[in-house]
Amino acid sequence: MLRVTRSGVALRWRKLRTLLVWGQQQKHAGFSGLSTPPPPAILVPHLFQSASCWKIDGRAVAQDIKDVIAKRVIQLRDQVGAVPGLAVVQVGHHKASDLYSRSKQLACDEVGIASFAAYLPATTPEDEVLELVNVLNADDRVHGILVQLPMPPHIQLDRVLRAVSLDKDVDGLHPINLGRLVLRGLHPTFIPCTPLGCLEILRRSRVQIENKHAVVIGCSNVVGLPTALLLQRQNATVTVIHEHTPNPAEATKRADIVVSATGVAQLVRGHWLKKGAVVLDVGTSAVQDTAADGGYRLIGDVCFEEAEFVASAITPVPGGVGPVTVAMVLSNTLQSALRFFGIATDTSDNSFTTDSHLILRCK
Ligand SMILES: NC(=O)C1=CN([C@@H]2O[C@H](COP(=O)(O)OP(=O)(O)OC[C@H]3O[C@@H](n4cnc5c(N)ncnc54)[C@H](OP(=O)(O)O)[C@@H]3O)[C@@H](O)[C@H]2O)C=CC1
Ligand SMILES: Nc1nc(=O)c2c([nH]1)NC[C@@H]1CN(c3ccc(C(=O)N[C@@H](CCC(=O)O)C(=O)O)cc3)C=[N+]21
Repeated sequence: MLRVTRSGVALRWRKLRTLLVWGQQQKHAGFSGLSTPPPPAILVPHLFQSASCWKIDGRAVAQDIKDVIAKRVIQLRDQVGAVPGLAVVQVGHHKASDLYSRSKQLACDEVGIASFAAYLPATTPEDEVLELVNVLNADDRVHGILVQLPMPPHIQLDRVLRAVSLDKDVDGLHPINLGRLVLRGLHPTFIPCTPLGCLEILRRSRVQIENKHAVVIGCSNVVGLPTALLLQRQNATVTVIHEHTPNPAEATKRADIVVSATGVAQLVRGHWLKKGAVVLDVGTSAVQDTAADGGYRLIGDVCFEEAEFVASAITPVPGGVGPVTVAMVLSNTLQSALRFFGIATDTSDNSFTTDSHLILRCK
């Protein structure tokens, strides 16, 4: 039977319509409105010294974005008497999904976006997942629906992703949205959040993408593939590497920008990288560590201790791409709500969030 959890209490899902649980609205006070000053331009050879590898602070980037979103949420509430709503559907347990769900819940509370989470058992029949998605599609309080991946194998991914209303597809994984990303000259309603976050980090870090060689390691629907497409739309020359690529280091060694999203801990070694490369580490693996809180710690795809002597800039794990991904979910949800209330009908209104939305429209 489907169950949704609210404050740790399991509830039968038939009551769902009346039981949507909305996160506490945060009291907003004291926003600085200040942005982190942009770091110096990189990819300039004289700035490359092994000792000066710049550890990109994803939490600070995310905070800047969240501050802007929080203000816009207050404005929206004053304008229309409602706030944006994000619903997360997770079927079964998966460490990365659990982390993501928790981060999103906290971030929604922080910016005043209403949040709803449905954690369903791994055995939930596909029809019941589809029914839940339809309930959320019809609920005017929900402006964004995010179905967590991976799904258990008995569920046909295509059917679930297609069930999400295009207007609420804040994860950008509906085949029509992903298709629009693939097709030149077309524009998705939403772009997947991690790739969008990677672009936002590069843009805020003043990393030149055009005419550069980027290597993306991993080609999943959620991260690798859309990231490669976005970088290509920004006129990078992109190589995609996967599990069956022979000698991946040969490709990465030539890359100005490396994005790794495999979930293989410490796959990317220092000698894989070109001197001065910019490295975005998306991979997040939980490894046992009895000394750490909860008995585990998170590590990335990149061997940080080696890479920092070669790269000019690198995102750490945790504290790099992850928090920016979450900020992008909030940004897409706000954008969806603004459209719903007729305030922003397309991405030309990006004043509340990031330039990436606008830049990506240009190509
Ligand atoms: N920080 C963040 O914001 C996010 C982090 N993640 C994390 O990123 C990682 C990847 O996630 P996701 O894309 O969903 O994972 P998937 O398992 O869906 O995809 C992994 C990809 O990596 C490739 N791969 C696996 N092993 C190797 C290898 N040895 N060499 C080269 N490529 C390899 C696979 O290749 P093939 O296609 O041949 O199988 C596949 O394309 C995970 O750790 C996840 O937790 C995910 C989303 C957001
Ligand atoms: N449809 C779908 N879209 C996704 O984008 C998606 C998904 N399914 N399934 C799971 C993976 C994983 N993922 C993470 C995003 C942020 C953090 C994150 O915020 N990480 C923090 C650490 C969080 C903590 O410490 O609790 C950090 O790196 O600093 C983690 C994991 C998105 N994913």
